[in-house]
Amino acid sequence: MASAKEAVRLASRLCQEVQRQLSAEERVDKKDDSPVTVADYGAQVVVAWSLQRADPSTRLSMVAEEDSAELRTLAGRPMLERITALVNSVVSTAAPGEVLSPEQVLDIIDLGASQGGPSGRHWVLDPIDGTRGFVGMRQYSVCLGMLQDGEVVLGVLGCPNLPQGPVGDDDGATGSAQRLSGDADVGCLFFSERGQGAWVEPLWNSSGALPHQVRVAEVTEGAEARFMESVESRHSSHSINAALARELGVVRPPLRMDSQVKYGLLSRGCGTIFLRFPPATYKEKIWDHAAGFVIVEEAGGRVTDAAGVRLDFSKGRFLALDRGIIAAPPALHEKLVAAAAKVAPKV
Ligand SMILES: Nc1ncnc2c1ncn2[C@@H]1O[C@H](COP(=O)(O)OS(=O)(=O)O)[C@@H](OP(=O)(O)O)[C@H]1O
Ligand SMILES: [Mg+2]
Ligand SMILES: [Mg+2]
Ligand SMILES: [Mg+2]
Repeated sequence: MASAKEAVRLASRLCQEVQRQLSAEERVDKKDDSPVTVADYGAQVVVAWSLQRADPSTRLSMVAEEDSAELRTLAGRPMLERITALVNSVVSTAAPGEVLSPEQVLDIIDLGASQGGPSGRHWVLDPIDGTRGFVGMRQYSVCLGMLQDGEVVLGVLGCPNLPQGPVGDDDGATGSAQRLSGDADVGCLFFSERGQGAWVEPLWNSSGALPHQVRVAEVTEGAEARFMESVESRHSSHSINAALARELGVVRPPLRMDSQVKYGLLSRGCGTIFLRFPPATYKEKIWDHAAGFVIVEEAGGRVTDAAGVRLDFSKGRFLALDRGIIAAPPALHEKLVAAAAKVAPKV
């Protein structure tokens, strides 16, 4: 856990640095999203490097989102150089004097090519979840999980732009620009080890603030609930979510947030329900859910598909699931699964 938290902190630092530059560059060219890709790759390298360094005797097995194919082409060379410089600026803070070459960077990225599966230990990494949020100066997260024999046994979620205090209805897609990391009360690190509860502490822990345990909201009625969903309806159908919410008598507007930040908010009872119904053709990846899954379960919540079946991370890089994902405290979860059978039946 200590290694995982350190790795996520280092990668979050890299992302924060790129997002700051992005806000300056944005005024020059809003459409240029290459810094994002730089940060996605860079964060993946930093996490893998940091974990491998913490345990040099074992070759890391990691299921991660990015691969090096593009960067190995001639056209990818300038970007590779940028990533290498960025990574080294972070590596030098953790290991003074150590410098990675572009070739080493490529090889470290490819440590993420593991297939995972039902046996052994595999790290699961989404270096930046919510890339659109990252570019849009909204929410994003660095998401690291660990599988042991097909079960998620550890999860760490770095949320650089997430306020440590309550999040209001307008702090989602629209209202977050003023709350970027840099403020002392912005930036959260959620973490959980199976059987040990779920915890949160400041991401930039210079104050030495102690972690505190989190629990999902003790809400049993839809009327008291607030649900969360993706910013983009093409990622998760807003209309199915709205129909489900209506069934439960939810009256508050949805909180639209990018990335696994939603699982973090659920675990600390700030949001009550997380719904995700992607297009039928979309295959969910394990790195988009592993860390959030264990954190929410350890906070007392349930995370299942639309049929109420617990997510299964043992099948490789993808999740096989029925229709969508429903995450909520147990009493509400049961009602949501029943509602899903009615308003979003299996076709
Ligand atoms: N077509 C489609 N359908 C469903 N889901 C998709 C789709 N495309 C992408 N993704 C995945 O969504 C991840 C971003 O999380 P969110 O959906 O919460 O983000 S957002 O609010 O919509 O911006 C995003 O994660 P990152 O790629 O890590 O940003 C994707 O894994
Ligand atoms: Mg993702
Ligand atoms: Mg990603
Ligand atoms: Mg992506």
